Amino acid sequence: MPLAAASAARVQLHAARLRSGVRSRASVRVAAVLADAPAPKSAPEVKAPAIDAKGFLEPEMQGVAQAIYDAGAEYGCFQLVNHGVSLDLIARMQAAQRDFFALPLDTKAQVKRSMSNPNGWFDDEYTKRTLDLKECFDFFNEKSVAAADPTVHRVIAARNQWPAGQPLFRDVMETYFGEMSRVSFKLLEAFCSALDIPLDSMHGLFDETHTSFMRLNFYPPQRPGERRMALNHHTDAGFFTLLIQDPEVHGLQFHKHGQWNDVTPELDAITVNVGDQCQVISNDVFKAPVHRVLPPQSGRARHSAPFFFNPKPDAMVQPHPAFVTPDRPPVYNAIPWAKFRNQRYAGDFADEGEEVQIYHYKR
Ligand SMILES: O=C(O)CCC(=O)C(=O)O
Ligand SMILES: [Fe+2]
Repeated sequence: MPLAAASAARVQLHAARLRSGVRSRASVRVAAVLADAPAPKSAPEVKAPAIDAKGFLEPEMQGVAQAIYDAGAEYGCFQLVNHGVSLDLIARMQAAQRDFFALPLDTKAQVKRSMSNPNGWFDDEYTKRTLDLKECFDFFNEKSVAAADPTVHRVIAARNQWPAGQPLFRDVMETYFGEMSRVSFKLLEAFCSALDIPLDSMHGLFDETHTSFMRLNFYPPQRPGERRMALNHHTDAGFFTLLIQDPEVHGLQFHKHGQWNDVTPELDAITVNVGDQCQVISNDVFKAPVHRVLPPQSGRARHSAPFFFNPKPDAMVQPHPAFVTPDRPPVYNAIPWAKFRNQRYAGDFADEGEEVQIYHYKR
């Protein structure tokens, strides 16, 4: 199909999707009251579609864009292969991650995060008002610091904390972070291409000062009698999440069709899921999936590495005009991203009541 015709067809599909009416918002509401039931021995599997990014090269990019749009709207999730990130780099990142968590506790504690700095190591995170059973290490895009006003953007104006004497760890993590940023901007391009909107219509939200951060997760094996979740149910706060899962020890589950479903990693794939801000921009056409992680039951620890692709510090996130029609007015008021992120972060430390959610911004 010639490019102009393909783009017209995509726009028609998008218009049909908008006309098909406001989709159920039940999943987010349900999530707010979901109890994290004890881990079942087995759960059905959700088949997040595998999408071959074909290296994000034209002319195939048009088809890739459509596949990403469809998967984002139907599942809120897909498994991206042929993404162009070196498999050797991913393996080195995973090895460095394992070595880091194997360090003595007091070495890790030297870079412990605090209320004022979200970067570094921690083992005391609350998700949805419940303590998770995990250790993490977070670092972020320091280019956003210069664009942040520390009085308003408290959490995103802090610095990364790297463990002393581990130059290779920092080196591989920064290289990997650069690759995740590159792929995220490609995904953003694909998102715009599927809607036939110019990429620069997103520039008020994303540029090189994006506040993305990377999280290394370590989930210890479940101990007898332990009933806590490794990571309690939640949606991711940002735009897209690019996740590398442990290929051997599984545990990620998505809530779909009224039940929990396993999301088994595809070989060499990046699991991508829609975040809250993408749901807002798409005026609820894309849905941020509710997910959680079960504690490893095989006696082995699990590792995972999500990269959260987030807007720039001063972004005001609201439904994009491409998703708004007279029949489908904006579902959300504008969300000041930095304030939302600050509030979400405050809830990581303790059960301080309900965490801020996008439905608090519903019109
Ligand atoms: O460990 C995983 O597979 C998912 C992690 C996750 O959802 C998160 O850190 O937000
Ligand atoms: Fe998550």
